[in-house]
Amino acid sequence: TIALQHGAHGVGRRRDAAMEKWRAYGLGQFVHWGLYSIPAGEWNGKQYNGAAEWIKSWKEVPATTYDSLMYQFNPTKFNAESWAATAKQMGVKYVTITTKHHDGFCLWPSKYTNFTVANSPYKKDIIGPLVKAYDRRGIDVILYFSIMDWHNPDWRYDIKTREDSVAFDRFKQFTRNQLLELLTLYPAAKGLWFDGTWDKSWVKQAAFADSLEKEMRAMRPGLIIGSRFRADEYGKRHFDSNGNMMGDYEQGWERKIPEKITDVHGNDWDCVMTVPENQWGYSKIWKGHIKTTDELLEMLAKCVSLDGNFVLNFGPKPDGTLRTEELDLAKGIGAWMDTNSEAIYNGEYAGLVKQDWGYYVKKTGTNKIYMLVFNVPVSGALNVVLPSRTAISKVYDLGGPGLSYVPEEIGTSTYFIHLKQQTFKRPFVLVLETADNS
Ligand SMILES: C#C[C@@H]1N[C@@H](C)[C@@H](O)[C@H]1O
Repeated sequence: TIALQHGAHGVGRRRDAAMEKWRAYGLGQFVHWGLYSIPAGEWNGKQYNGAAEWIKSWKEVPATTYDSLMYQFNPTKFNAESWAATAKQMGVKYVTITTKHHDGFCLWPSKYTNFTVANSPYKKDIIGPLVKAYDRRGIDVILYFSIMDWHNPDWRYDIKTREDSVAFDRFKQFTRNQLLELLTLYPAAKGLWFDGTWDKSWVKQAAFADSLEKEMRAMRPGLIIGSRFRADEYGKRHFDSNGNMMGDYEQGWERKIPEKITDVHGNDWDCVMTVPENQWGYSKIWKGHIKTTDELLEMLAKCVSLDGNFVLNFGPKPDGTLRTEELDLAKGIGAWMDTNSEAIYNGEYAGLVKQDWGYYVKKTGTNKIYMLVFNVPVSGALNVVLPSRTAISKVYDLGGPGLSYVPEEIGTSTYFIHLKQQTFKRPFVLVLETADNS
């Protein structure tokens, strides 16, 4: 290992109560909302090919014209309670909400810039009511914050000149001021989800970012910050120059899911996922494949089976309502969670041989194992291979009252569970209780 001044603050998983709670969430919601929701991926009648929340970066969009969207931001139908109620019914345990995306528009009345809701026709704070509505339903709130800020004239993509350095120093103070302001205004927030930290200008700020992280953690003990916030003094991000993870969980799984347990290196992580291929902010037209409830449930199961959390994105409309497709998915996921959420909450990697029929999840701190079944074999027999000297003591269906199975032992600690019905409309969960028969 090499001596690092600004590398990872610790090695291995945090074991404090705040992080144990984060580890147990299983299912989360992302919310991307802001001025970009107004054009919704379209400008002067032309479709922007990128993600809707990046439309300001399109050469067709003059920055000042985009920024004047502030005077159109007036979500008269916004109701924080109804968003939180939808999330509650869906079964999410945490929500990550955009306070400021790359465009620089703040959904809270920041005193460090005029580019906020306070100067929009809406006038009122958005973040405060959302934090309150989610928190009182027992859904923890994480605040998304983009370091990159296209509105602030002191933002730089790299530091090449003295002038750049002077401007970026002002930008660093502005960033620190806004972050301390967010933590002060919204003390109920459990963490910060940083984005827009890949450009050289920020990557070069190892010392500043390290001291800011320490300052924020001191201000809010238990605060959860992911691996995307800062780089070490050699510019290494997510994992420092010694291969140790920066922050409390890995934030590299954006629109992708690890394949196997070795991909996550024993760390905590969450996967943030869009419903269409790549749209976070509201987009009028969803191009390409739109994920179904069953696809999203399988992503959720896969993430939890590999020690992670699955966070599904919602892009609310400019009037403050949620789009129908997202409401339908929330209902479908919620209906499945009503029956099966015990296989998702407090779940972890079970350490068993992966089978084609689906995913194992182990209930943290117990020997209870869940089989989340997505692919029923034509034989109707689910293969289970346990560690040697471990036997199945009981198998029952989480959804079917009194539906239990007597497994057929076909070899040492190897079983077939013969399903009693051939057709299944939805994924289902079997509970496997094991006993040590050494
Ligand atoms: C790239 C990029 C950003 N990271 C995702 C979480 C969205 O915020 C997207 O705009």
